[in-house]
Amino acid sequence: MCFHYNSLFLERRLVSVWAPVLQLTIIVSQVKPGQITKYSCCFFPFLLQIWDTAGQERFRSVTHAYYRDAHALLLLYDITSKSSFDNIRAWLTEIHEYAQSDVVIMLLGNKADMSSDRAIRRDEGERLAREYSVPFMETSAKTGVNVELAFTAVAKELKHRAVQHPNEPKFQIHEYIEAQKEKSGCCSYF
Ligand SMILES: Nc1nc2c(ncn2[C@@H]2O[C@H](COP(=O)(O)OP(=O)(O)OP(=O)(O)O)[C@@H](O)[C@H]2O)c(=O)[nH]1
Repeated sequence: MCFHYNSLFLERRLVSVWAPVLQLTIIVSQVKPGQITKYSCCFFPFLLQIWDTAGQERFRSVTHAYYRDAHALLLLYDITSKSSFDNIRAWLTEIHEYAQSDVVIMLLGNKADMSSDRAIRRDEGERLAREYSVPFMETSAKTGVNVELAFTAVAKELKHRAVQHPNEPKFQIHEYIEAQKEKSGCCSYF
């Protein structure tokens, strides 16, 4: 189960990438209008349920219930908005209190296509991620840069946890992301 809060980002991943390739049926239900959307999509042998919650502080009390049992959380901030970046610390504190202790967390700086309006440098995102020992990358829901990678990395981590064989080396999500970024030459997109 994943969670994050950028509708465009999520829909791009689900509708443009997974649905045609994996022939998924995506069930979208608006749990609370304007606040939480639930997407369910089946691909054997996993059921991935993704909850897209509102990021604003005023909805935070409502969202605990949705991420308490989540296996992974994708936290997005907007690289053009300092307040959205500052909000991430509050989310990380909340998550520490309410989420499962082994939850997979990923920090994403979205709107990387808007670097001329950038308010948060990439290294500030990297530093925050290091502080909390979580993987980090910049994404663009508009151009699609790193959207695929963010979801794939989390899905792989969850899959390895679920079906890890004793002799298999542990999946290293940080290493996987760095290797994939290098392969795709990600940063030249920005
Ligand atoms: N240029 C650009 N615009 C984006 C990107 N992601 C989202 N947007 C725009 O930002 C606005 C907000 O997008 P949403 O997907 O509704 O954001 P949200 O975070 O789900 O909003 P909440 O309802 O607060 O959770 C829309 O106008 C999107 O088109 C991006 O990567 N690049």
